[in-house]
Amino acid sequence: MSNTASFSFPAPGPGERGQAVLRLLLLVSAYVGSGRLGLAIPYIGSNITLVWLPTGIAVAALVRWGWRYWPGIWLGALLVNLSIGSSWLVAGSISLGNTLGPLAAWWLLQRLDFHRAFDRQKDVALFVLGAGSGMLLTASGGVASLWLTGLVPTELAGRAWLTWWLGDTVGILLAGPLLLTISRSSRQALSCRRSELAVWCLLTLLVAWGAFILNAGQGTGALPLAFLTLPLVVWAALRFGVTGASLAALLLSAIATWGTAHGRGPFFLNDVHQGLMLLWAFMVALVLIGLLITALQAEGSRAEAEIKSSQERLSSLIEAMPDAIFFKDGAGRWLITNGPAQRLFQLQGNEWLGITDAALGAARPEFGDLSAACQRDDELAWQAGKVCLFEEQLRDAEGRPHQFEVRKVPIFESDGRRKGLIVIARNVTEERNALREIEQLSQRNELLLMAAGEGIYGLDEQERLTFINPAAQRMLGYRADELIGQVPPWRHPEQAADDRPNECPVRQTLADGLPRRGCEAWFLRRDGRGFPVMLTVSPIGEPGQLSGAVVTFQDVTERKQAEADIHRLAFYDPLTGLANRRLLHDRLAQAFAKSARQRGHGAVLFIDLDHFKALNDTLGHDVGDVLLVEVARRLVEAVREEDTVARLGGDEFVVMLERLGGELLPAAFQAERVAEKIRTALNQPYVLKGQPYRSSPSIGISLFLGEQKTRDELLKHADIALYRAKKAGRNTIRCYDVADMVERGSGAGQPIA
Ligand SMILES: Nc1nc2c(ncn2[C@@H]2O[C@H](COP(=O)(O)OP(=O)(O)OP(=O)(O)O)[C@@H](O)[C@H]2O)c(=O)[nH]1
Repeated sequence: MSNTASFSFPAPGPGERGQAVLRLLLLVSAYVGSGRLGLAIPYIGSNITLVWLPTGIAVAALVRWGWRYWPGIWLGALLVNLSIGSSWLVAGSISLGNTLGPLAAWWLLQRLDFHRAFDRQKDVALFVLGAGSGMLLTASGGVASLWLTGLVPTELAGRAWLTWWLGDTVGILLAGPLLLTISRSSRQALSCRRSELAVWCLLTLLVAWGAFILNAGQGTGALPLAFLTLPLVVWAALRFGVTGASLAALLLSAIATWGTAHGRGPFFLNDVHQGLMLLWAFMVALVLIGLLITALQAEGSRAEAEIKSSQERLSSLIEAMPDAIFFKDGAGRWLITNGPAQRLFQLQGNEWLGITDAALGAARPEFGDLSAACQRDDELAWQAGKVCLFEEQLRDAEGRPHQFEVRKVPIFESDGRRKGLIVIARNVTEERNALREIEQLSQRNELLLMAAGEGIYGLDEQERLTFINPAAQRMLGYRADELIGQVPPWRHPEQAADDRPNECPVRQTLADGLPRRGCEAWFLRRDGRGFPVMLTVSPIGEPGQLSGAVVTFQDVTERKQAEADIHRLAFYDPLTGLANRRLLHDRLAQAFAKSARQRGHGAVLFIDLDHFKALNDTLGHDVGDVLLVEVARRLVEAVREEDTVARLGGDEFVVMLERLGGELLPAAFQAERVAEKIRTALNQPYVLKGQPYRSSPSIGISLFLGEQKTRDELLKHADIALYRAKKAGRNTIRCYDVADMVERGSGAGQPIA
């Protein structure tokens, strides 16, 4: 029962109450019974005894059951004192002291964390202290009561107090341990050794009889026999535990006390007091020897169990390690190894125990080199006197090489002798191979990066440059060391290749973690010149956990140029730069649609130079080309910007006019006015090869309104009108639609001459 627990009082149930009453009755009867027994061998008066066992019973009851059993002690003490004829006053006051003393001892013991199993030396000391201290109260209260009532004269009061105190203290020491430790398991332990116990009892009774009873009278001659009891207590302590030792001390003390009280044994002396002191000392010695031996034994067992469990923990730990672990003694003999270590050297069972590297190398030639290396490295570690790291190589059963990183820890005795060497070998083969592969890979990547024709650079998530390859440095005109860690200055997100504002693909990728390919952008060189690029942006990491992006780009200036050339060749006349037939067709299609929407007329003017062939023939083709270029320039000048001027080939030009109004005739007049303007412009003199030259055009007009005519019909009509103009003597203008109207008799007017 824990002493602390005894402070809390849950309301006792009916069963508990019954148990408490039983315990109280047991306590009272044990107290009265042992008290009466003690008083049967009185020493001073009828109230002071040699050994007062009831105090031991009282303290044991309080420690085991709790302090609430104090009334049992008080009642027991009262009854004992009344039974020997003490007055109520004397009996009451002595009982009070008899109750307070054990209570004080209990209080002290529970405050000092006393274990009633007596399994620590400390508990033995605490018990002696608790008993001695508590009994100060009992002895003082008891002797004071007797002195006050005149039962003890003043001159005997001191000795009476000492006798009382020692008697009670010894009583606690004798009865307490037995009552505190007796239990079912301790009884079972004793019964397991019944035969030995019987032999021990017989021998003990024999020795006790010889020592304390056989020898009557004033005799210290039996004193040596008294010492023979000590080995018997030691025997009991070693073989029967704390209960057996307590029982032995109690039994021997009881016999010694009885003998002394009856004038026998070595403690019955002329000087009664001296004899009594010797007896008490003897009894205390018996108790302490027994208790200390069992406490030491318990402590030893605990320490042994702790060492064993810590060894088990250590072995499991060593065994669980993936590294090979060895512990060698100062002479290099293997004392501890784990599974990986045994597998490493292909050793089974206990083959390895006590082996040295040298012996292993001799017995297993395949480990010869390794064992020599191990011995050499061991010696180096011993010499260094500190943890050393080595690289060792070993081939496995299949002959594959393994690389080991070996840590050696030398341990020395305090006098400097070699005590042991801890060796921890880690197989780093895979780690090293992986490292080598990574190195090769990164070298290859670096080479690729260096050799790539495309510009490649990396950005972190803050758009700061992390690397840039030589091609990119060349194209942009920067050196890597100038820009690493900075935001690149060449990016112009607002300026795309086609001059339209665009979103920056790099920023988009850094924001959403998605790759972007084939993006057009415009980069600025260090000298400020821009150039078009085609970008690919690849994110590094997963969306949401990006660590940056890699940008790959190509300078697409030449491609853009080629595309522009192709476009020009496809839609423009190379000599004059005017629209060609294809572009004219496109524009006509658009103009038809617009005309239909706006319900406004448009017109095409077919223009052919007069007698151009003669110029070619006389002055040459080159001069003819010069004239054609000049004619083109004049045509462009003569019309509005939105009008289309095209060259169909040779000396044939077409001008397309739009927004001529909804009425046919006004539209025809407008077209004629433009044609006239053109005619006038082309009639102006030219200077060819430094010589003045005159030329004139013939012009045929055809009008259109929406999709009323097809493109071919429209061009055919213009051609017909041109033919008419040529036929009318050249340098003239004819309009197909007006002539047609006249022919059909609409009376719209004369054809234009
Ligand atoms: N210089 C030059 N001449 C060209 C080119 N293409 C065609 N020609 C020539 O242009 C001339 C066209 O002549 P035509 O329109 O048939 O005859 P013309 O002499 O103008 O006669 P009319 O038109 O009836 O007055 C031919 O001599 C072609 O060889 C060119 O690109 N450059």
